[in-house]
Amino acid sequence: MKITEVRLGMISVPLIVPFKTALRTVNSVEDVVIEIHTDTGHVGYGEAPPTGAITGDTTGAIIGAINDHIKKVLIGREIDDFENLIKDMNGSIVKNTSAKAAVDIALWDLYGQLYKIPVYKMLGGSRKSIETDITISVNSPDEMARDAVSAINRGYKCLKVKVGSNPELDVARLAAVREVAPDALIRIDANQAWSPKQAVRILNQMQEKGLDIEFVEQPVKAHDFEGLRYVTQNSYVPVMADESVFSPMDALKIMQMGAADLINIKLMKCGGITNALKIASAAEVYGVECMIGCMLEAKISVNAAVHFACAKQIITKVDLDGPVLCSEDPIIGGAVFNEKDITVSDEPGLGIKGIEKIRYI
Ligand SMILES: C[C@H](N)C(=O)N[C@@H](CCC(=O)O)C(=O)O
Ligand SMILES: [Mg+2]
Repeated sequence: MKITEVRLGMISVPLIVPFKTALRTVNSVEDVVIEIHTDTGHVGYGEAPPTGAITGDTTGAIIGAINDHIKKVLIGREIDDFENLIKDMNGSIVKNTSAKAAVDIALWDLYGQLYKIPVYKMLGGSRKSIETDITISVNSPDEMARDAVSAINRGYKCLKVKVGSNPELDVARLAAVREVAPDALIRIDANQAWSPKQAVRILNQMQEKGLDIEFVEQPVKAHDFEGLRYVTQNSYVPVMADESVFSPMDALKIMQMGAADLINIKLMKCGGITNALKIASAAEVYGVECMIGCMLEAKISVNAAVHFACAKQIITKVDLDGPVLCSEDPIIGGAVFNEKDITVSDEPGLGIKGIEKIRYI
């Protein structure tokens, strides 16, 4: 199975409601998709969202990285030469983790198709279904309480509550959500908005009020590993590193420093399934549980994250709500998303059959 062509396109999917975090507000998913074609007629699919506020990757940067750097190391290559292919792809340009993730996902898809086995089974997995949380965007306490009620009515048992814009409102936000969702598992995500001391004060106030937070994601700036450790050591609430962990190297450093209790692995931060496996292995060694997360992504790349999560028991928490936040699903095949319940596909590779409404570029 030899690579003959790399085609790029765009998909545009409106969200059900605007997605708001301390870093950005988004109304629709606008992602770059990649199709890697082969001489056997098999196609591998990948996807990358332009999450400039987090990864630094814009639409133009993703397209440019693939067209100007990555494509030339792919054309004419055998999929069976998998390790070299991935190595050369990663060596063709530095950074650009979103573009690399899209390509890595499409290559894993083809590798699974070559051997006629689903990717999660190639990775040794036997878990077939996982349960995701759902994000409650940061808004006024009343609006967040309304969104929490709607999520509970749709069957979600775990809420990921965004905080951090106007931090003085954060305790009231959590109190409003907890009041309407007394039995829900509640995790919060500050998306880097707090200073270390502010984080400890707010988190401890939340615990003292009995708001019962499972963990807090990325309370302080991504680069501030010392600040993250300060929060981890001084707060009652467990701390998860998200934007601080892009690479296996970042994950190792965070774990060696004891800077966080938990790690959020996202394919778009680390460059795909290959590096996600390295982070998971390091976390297994350190006994640090991980969450599988996503950006605002549609089903192609989130489906790849599902395969990875189904294969790794160190992934004990799931935040793969990208597809259920979308008002429609233009992706044919792949995992089935039924609100919180996600079931992996047993088709070879990643099981994607095609994309509706793709705009080729
Ligand atoms: C979508 C997911 N639940 C989530 O919150 N992901 C990110 C932010 C994604 C984005 O801004 O596109 C996170 O910070 O965990
Ligand atoms: Mg986060």
